[in-house]
Amino acid sequence: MNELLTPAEMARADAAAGNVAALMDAAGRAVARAILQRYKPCSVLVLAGPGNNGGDGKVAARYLAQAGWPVRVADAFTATIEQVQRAELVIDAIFGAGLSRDVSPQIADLLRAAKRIVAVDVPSGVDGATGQVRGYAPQAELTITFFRKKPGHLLYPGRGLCGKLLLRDIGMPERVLEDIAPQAWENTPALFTLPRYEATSHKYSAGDVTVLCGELAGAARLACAAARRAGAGMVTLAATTPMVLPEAGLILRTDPLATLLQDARRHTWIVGPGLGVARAGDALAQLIAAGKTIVADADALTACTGAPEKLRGTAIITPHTGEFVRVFGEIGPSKLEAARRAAATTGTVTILKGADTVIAAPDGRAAINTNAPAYLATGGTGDVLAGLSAALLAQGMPSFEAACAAVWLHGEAARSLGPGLLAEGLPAALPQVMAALG
Ligand SMILES: NC(=O)C1=CN([C@@H]2O[C@H](COP(=O)(O)OP(=O)(O)OC[C@H]3O[C@@H](n4cnc5c(N)ncnc54)[C@H](OP(=O)(O)O)[C@@H]3O)[C@@H](O)[C@H]2O)[C@@H](O)CC1
Ligand SMILES: [K+]
Repeated sequence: MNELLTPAEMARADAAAGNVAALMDAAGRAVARAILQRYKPCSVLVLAGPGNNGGDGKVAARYLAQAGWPVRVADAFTATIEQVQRAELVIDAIFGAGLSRDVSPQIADLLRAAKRIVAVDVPSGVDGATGQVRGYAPQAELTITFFRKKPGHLLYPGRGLCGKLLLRDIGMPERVLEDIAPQAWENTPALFTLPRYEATSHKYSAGDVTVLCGELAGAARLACAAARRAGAGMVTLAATTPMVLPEAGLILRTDPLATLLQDARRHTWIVGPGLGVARAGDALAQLIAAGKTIVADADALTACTGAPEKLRGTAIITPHTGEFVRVFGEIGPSKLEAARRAAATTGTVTILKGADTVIAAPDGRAAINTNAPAYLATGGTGDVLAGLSAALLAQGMPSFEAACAAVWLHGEAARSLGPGLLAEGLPAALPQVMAALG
């Protein structure tokens, strides 16, 4: 159920299912039911567009009228601002999956005049594939979509404009997905299985992670703490100078990188956080040459400015928007496609971070994350994500699954802490979150 369908894929699903009238009836009824459950009776205006989205709106009007509500239907191309202003609630059934160009200023003015909006499928103007606004899109309180969510429901700004999103079954047969074979999902635990502790596990088999540490040790130590909590049996902080570590179980090594690389048990590495750009670039090249399993973040990404090929050979990269643009250029209209392109170019699983983090694999699979609270955007949380990713890789998870799990656990740990969380609090919240997954 967590597959995402682009509007083009949804159109294929429609065509394969046939029976548009029955689907439209179910869609309109779902919209009416959602409104009846959430709103007190009020005057409703349905703004109906020229396609099936408008058709859904007309069906919803019929069901609301049957329930005794005062409902009018207006053609979106001839409706007046006054009509819209008179309605207490507007059902936006102008454009859905068939949006093919920017919304005109006349339609934008109508939507702006609405007091409260419930959107059918998507707020008109939101591109279902990308979440971008084409010309204009209104802020809905509630959006009802059908069969499967679309990427535009989960990617900003579309995600914010939907208000509360409801997904409703309209009787579309599941078999239509066989041909479409969707390659994008909402990131949920359905996408991964966490490593199991075996009775015969020892500290190396449970995962060995080495974190390169620069002058600013805080970032690397956060990554270490997260890696340890996420189940890595051996975590080493590889520093250039001796330092006092209050963490009893963390191992400090000050040997040169070349010496550490000779130890075959050190297969998983984090390179970048707090390392300094020059050292990160140099270390990244050495780790790749040594065939290690690598999570590259922060300064290691900046070291690849304009040179994404230098990341070939890494397992997971975790750029935020600024780092991504430095390495790969502008994101463009689709964050989903940008992450996929980066993954295909570098052959590495790409976690493009943000409020709507996208995880993309080189083979085209992609997931959009939805559980991260806004208060996760604070210093050091990226280092924790790198540590989580490395620990899961070290325990043998495939890169895409490890990345999806790391991002999901990160969001869940943040939610469990609530507003005011500090990055250093996240690792300690992980055991409970992992235990809840069973
Ligand atoms: N998927 C499902 O399971 C089901 C889906 N259902 C529903 O169907 C909806 C998709 O229906 P749809 O394909 O008819 O497209 P829809 O969005 O109504 O609009 C197309 C029309 O708008 C026009 N147009 C586009 N942009 C424009 C612009 N900026 N300014 C002006 N005009 C513009 C466009 O013109 P054209 O591009 O052809 O020139 C065309 O005439 C979907 O969102 C869902 O609500 C349910 O009924 C049942 C099951
Ligand atoms: K709409």
